[in-house]
Amino acid sequence: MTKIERVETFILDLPTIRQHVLAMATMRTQSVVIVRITASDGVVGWGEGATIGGLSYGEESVEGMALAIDTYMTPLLIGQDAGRVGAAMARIGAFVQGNNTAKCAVETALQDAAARRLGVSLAHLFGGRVRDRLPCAWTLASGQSDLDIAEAERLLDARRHNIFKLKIGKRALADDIAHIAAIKRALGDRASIRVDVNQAWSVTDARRGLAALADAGADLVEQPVGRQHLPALARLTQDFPIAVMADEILRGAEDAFRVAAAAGADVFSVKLAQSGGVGPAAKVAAIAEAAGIGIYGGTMIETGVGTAAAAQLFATLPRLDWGTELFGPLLFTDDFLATPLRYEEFALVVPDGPGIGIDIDPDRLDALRRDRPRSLHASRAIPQAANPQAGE
Ligand SMILES: O=C(O)C[C@H]1C=CC(=O)O1
Ligand SMILES: [Mn+2]
Repeated sequence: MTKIERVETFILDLPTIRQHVLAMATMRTQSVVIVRITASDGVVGWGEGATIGGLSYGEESVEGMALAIDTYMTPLLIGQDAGRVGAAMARIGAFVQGNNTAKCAVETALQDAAARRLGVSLAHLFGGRVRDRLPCAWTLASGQSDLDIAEAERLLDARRHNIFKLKIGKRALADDIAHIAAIKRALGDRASIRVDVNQAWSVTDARRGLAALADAGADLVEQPVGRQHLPALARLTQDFPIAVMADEILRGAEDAFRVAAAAGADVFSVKLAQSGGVGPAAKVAAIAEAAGIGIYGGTMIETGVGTAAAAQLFATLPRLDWGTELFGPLLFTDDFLATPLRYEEFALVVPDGPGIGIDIDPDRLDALRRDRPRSLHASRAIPQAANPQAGE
């Protein structure tokens, strides 16, 4: 039997190319946990756990994920059969509640190693690709309409993105609507405009907001109200012509079933991090498909590791009506893949090769590690948790 021998976690801090303004946080750095699992045959698998804005997006932080993995999951994994990913994750599930993003990082690394051992892609293990390219949205979130329009024009000209997601919910409703209308007016039919409220609106705001968004020409609104308000989400889905997408409310298959049974959304944002890994995300997608709910390949703004893993799964989904937003690596000033992921013709090219399809440059990974001596970081690493201005 090939055994799991070693599980390592690395917290990385990656500066972003510009500030990324969301309802609940302003990102200038993205922090992630990278997991490396080594098996007794020497095969190595990689996984990633990412969240946004420290603890402001969800209940897991990168520091907490590293602790959960090192202290609670690793002892359950060492010595287990490296080829039995489902059994290893069931063992973790029996002793660790929640912590889906930490579980995602571990599960992805196990899946990657299992596929590499067989010399096949992860997509192959999930039934094989139905497409080689994934339509890829970009998020406009500079905080200013004129800068967002200029950025969108550049990306359209470069044929890199023609789907734009706008982050709103931080400003007054009327200001947000004016911002969206200005961007839609400038871009017209050349782009699909979608918005993400990240749970910021009250139900009353949402009723006014959805009507105005539909008038402004937006195609979709993501998680307009809090994740605890399923009945409200369902009413919004039924009452307004704009598509409503579920995001934060979905933490795995049980939530997906609950939302589908309540007709609570038109579209699911399928995320590996929120679901708990590649296998659990595939179940969320299967529930959407069975319920006639549209599918969108979501991100937690991951590096090339999490992005490649998601690309492998999304490439296998027969219906991917709303495309993906796997732009994560493009928002960072640095990456640590030996060969960067390719974006062309408004799409991410699904990487070839075994496992998740990428190779790591160990020196560049080391240079981004939070636990490197400060002098090696120069001035760039500002951990979210130590940056009190992050939420302003
Ligand atoms: O969907 C989210 O809420 C998280 C994320 C995905 C893209 C982006 O800009 O933020
Ligand atoms: Mn979202």
